[in-house]
Amino acid sequence: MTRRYLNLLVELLRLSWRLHPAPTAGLLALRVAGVVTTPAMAYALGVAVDAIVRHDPRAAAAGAALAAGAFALGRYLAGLDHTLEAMLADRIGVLHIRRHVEEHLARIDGLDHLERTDLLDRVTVLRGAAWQLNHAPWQAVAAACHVLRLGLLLLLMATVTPWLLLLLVFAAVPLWFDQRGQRAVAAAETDTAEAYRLQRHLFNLATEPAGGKELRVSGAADDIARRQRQAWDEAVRGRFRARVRSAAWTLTGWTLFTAGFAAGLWLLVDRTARGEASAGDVVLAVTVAVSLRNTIQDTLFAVGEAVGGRTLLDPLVWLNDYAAATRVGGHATPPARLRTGITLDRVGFTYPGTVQPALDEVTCRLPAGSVVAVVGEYGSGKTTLVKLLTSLYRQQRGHIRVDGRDLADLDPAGWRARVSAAFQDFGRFHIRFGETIGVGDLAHLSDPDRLDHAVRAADAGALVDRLPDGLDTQLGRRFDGVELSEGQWQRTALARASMRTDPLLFVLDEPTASLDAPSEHEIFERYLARARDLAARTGAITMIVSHRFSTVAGADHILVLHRGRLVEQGTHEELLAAGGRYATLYGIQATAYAPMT
Ligand SMILES: Nc1ncnc2c1ncn2[C@@H]1O[C@H](COP(=O)(O)OP(=O)(O)OP(=O)(O)O)[C@@H](O)[C@H]1O
Repeated sequence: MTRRYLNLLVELLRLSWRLHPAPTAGLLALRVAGVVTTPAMAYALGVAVDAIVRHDPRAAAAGAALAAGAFALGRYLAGLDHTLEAMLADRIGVLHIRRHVEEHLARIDGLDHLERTDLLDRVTVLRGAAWQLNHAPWQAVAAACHVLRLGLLLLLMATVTPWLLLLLVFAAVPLWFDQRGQRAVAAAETDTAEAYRLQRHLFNLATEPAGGKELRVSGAADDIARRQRQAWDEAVRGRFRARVRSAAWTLTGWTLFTAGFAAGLWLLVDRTARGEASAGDVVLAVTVAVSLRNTIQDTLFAVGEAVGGRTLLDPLVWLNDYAAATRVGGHATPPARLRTGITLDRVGFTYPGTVQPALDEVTCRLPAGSVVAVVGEYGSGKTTLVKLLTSLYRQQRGHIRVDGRDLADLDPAGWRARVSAAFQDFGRFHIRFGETIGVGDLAHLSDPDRLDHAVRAADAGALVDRLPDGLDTQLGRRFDGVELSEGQWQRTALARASMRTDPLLFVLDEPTASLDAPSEHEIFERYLARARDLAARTGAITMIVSHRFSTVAGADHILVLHRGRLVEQGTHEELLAAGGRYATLYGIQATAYAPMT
């Protein structure tokens, strides 16, 4: 891992050199020049003071000029250094690395990385820290330069007297004290993180429209405000105590350094009085001693930052490996039209990170041109079945075959190009209304005929008429656009799924959950007609996932799932006659809705 990280740092520097040679060379030159400015200043000051003592004004002026020049150059270089590093971090980190991450993410097949929080966390870290990743190699360069500067400073001190090297200890120990204090603050932040998160959560709950509405109606707003205050007090108190402790550590450290520094000064003055050192030596040693602490601190900081970047290596390597692994897939083209249909043969699937199979031993045949309904209670595996059929996940057990050919042999992108789907957790794209539908078939994003067809299929014509700029209306309040209701967003998802005109599989996963009953009925009538039309043209299978049994009664084939198993299948009449699970659940729903109809 360490070797891989070092290689990555070198690779990032090379990338920087390749893409932006001038600023990269400039920054390297600045870092190297920074090695000599402080030692040169200390040396020149010593020379100047000795020249003054000798009454040699020319040498004194030259020494003073050199010291002033080195000092000014050091300041100037530091400013330029920050600017150049920030610029490179922006260009390489944000523009290049983040783009690399986003491209990888967009290309990754399947949903694993979007649905598993442990994977999502890695991606989030990486996206947010692209800047830091580019910061790491430059900090490694800085660390090497600081070590060289430290070596030069120590060498200069040793020329006065090797005893002064003891100052290194007095400069380093306070830093260790500082770190102790910082660790205490970090530990307090971790300890109070829960209280901090809680107060944020309560604050959001009370101020966001959705939660705020309920709290005001239930009268719990005051209680929430009190709890938020409590949690906030707890978090702040813990952190304040840790900061006080940290300040005490820092103070002790500085006291130690001051004592060491005073002893060093006394030693120098004593040696000068005895004629073993010159006044210039005193000035040189004091200048070096003062900058010693900063140099050690800079070195430790740079090493810490360079090593800290290593935590980003795991997500980056994971993302690269993951993206490469998901590119494995078949290359075969899907058939132009379905002849026999899709078969599932003992299909089993367990979500990564879980033990209970979401689907187990599912075997069935979905005939070409049929309307297939999938029913079952919450969590019975309906959406998982859809995800497998749309190639968003691959089953671990069994086979799915399209016209006899294993789905795994088909090119996943090619297969998905022949699938249309409206999911229950549909996307709310805050772009223009026409585009939010058009992305259902990118090749025809702005094709007016396609858009018109899709809008009509989803019965969204009245909605478009009410929008201020029709299809050109910007959606989403955040972008100064129109906000749609839940049902209206669902209609956009339905229209989006209707953009493709030649799908082999058309999936409606709880497509009308947010719509009122008359709209639902109307929509289903339309989609059944569309299903027949698609069946005639491409032999497409239309799959409808629903909780409402009344909607699925008209399907050609009904699959009943229960806890991931296919417990019954057949037509509505066959399943009612069988008197099993479907018949019972249908009976319960029929009774529940009876008084309303
Ligand atoms: N991304 C996921 N990671 C882990 N487990 C999951 C994930 N998605 C679903 N599950 C689990 O898999 C099982 C089947 O879920 P699925 O969403 O397929 O059910 P469903 O029948 O569509 O439910 P609903 O009617 O509520 O949409 C459930 O136990 C669920 O908790």
